[in-house]
Amino acid sequence: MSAPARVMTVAGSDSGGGAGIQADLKTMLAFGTHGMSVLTAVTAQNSLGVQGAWELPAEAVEAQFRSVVDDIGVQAVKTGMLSSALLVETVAGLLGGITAPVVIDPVGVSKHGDALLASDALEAVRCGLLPTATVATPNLDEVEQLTGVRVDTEADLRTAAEAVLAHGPRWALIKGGHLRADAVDLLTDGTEEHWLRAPRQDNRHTHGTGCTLASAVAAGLATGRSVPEAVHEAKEYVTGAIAAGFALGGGIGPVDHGWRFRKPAVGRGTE
Ligand SMILES: Nc1ncnc2c1ncn2[C@@H]1O[C@H](COP(=O)(O)OP(=O)(O)OP(=O)(O)O)[C@@H](O)[C@H]1O
Ligand SMILES: Cc1ncc(CO)c(N)n1
Repeated sequence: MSAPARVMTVAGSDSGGGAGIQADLKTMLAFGTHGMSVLTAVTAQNSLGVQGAWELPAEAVEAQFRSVVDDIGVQAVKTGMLSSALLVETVAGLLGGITAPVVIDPVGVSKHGDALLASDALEAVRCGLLPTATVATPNLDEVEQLTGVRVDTEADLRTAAEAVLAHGPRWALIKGGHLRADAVDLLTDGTEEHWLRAPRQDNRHTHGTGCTLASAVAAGLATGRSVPEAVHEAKEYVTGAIAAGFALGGGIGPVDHGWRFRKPAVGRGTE
């Protein structure tokens, strides 16, 4: 039997299992790929917020990356929480040495507003990390932090995408998940435009949506999809996962990464 496509995430751990490395690996499995991980930080995190975060030394990040790339090889890479300017620079340097497509999710803060990136790391994201991206997937807060462009309406998404593309990614996928109306995302390379629209779901259990979307795009690219194809399939997957999102703990629960596998009433807890 031939091996599944290999996808690597470079991201932080979410102890609650809804975002970060845990969301990435579950998504990669849902797309039939072999997920691998380079851990950048460990967070103590649950449905209520982030209670603590501990960054790994740059040499530990570099060693994990080399272990995977030098022996197993990667067909796509996704990055998430990178925590500090030092880790952003380290990861950007490592990505510069590979040819596989790279999806950069420039994670800034968690859904609860807890910082996952030091404020002095923004310049390294702009100048070092974004140029390595095949696709960059900022949410609206990250767009504003990185480019100064504020998005209030769908029409502003185009201005935001242009500002992100100016930092060098081949494609920008601007996520309109924080808009008030429909959940509309814009994918563009400056020439083609693809609008991805889903009705806004009134489900508060949306922890990990961004990690899930970016990992799904990386999994699609690893299996040979074009960027627009991978993004369309990823949007379909995250929309279904949000619809199936469930309560866990006292706050914001996770999306359901396994929604496509579940039969009615199978695999659910008993509570
Ligand atoms: N309530 C919702 N209903 C439907 N789609 C949504 C909803 N919220 C987010 N989305 C979609 O989920 C995807 C992720 O977008 P979002 O803006 O939530 O990312 P994010 O803020 O980076 O997520 P997180 O930081 O929690 O991982 C996008 O495709 C967005 O349109
Ligand atoms: C570890 C981690 N990465 C990313 C996010 C973004 O939601 C999060 N909450 N936690």
